Amino acid sequence: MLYHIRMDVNLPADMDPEVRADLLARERAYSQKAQREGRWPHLWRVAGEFANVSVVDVADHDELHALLSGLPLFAYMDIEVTPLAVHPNKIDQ
Ligand SMILES: O=C(O)C[C@H]1C=CC(=O)O1
Repeated sequence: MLYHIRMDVNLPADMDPEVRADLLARERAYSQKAQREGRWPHLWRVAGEFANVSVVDVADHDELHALLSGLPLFAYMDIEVTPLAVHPNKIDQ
């Protein structure tokens, strides 16, 4: 099942730089593992923002919640989820 996700990252300006660097490194590793597993086929930076738009491919809502809530940056993100369905006019279905 496909979901469009928008993630807006809000890290505290006064966050310890070492804590920030560790968080970002763990986030990178976590999301790249999900990408390599085929569960995160699209990850795009929103130009000019500390935000991304993604498409994730998971079995159900529970797996989606597990994927998103497992993100090291989860506590510092506003996340908007939009479930996606097949469009009747899409070619090559
Ligand atoms: O930088 C971001 O957009 C936040 C986070 C979400 C996935 C990832 O690799 O980083």
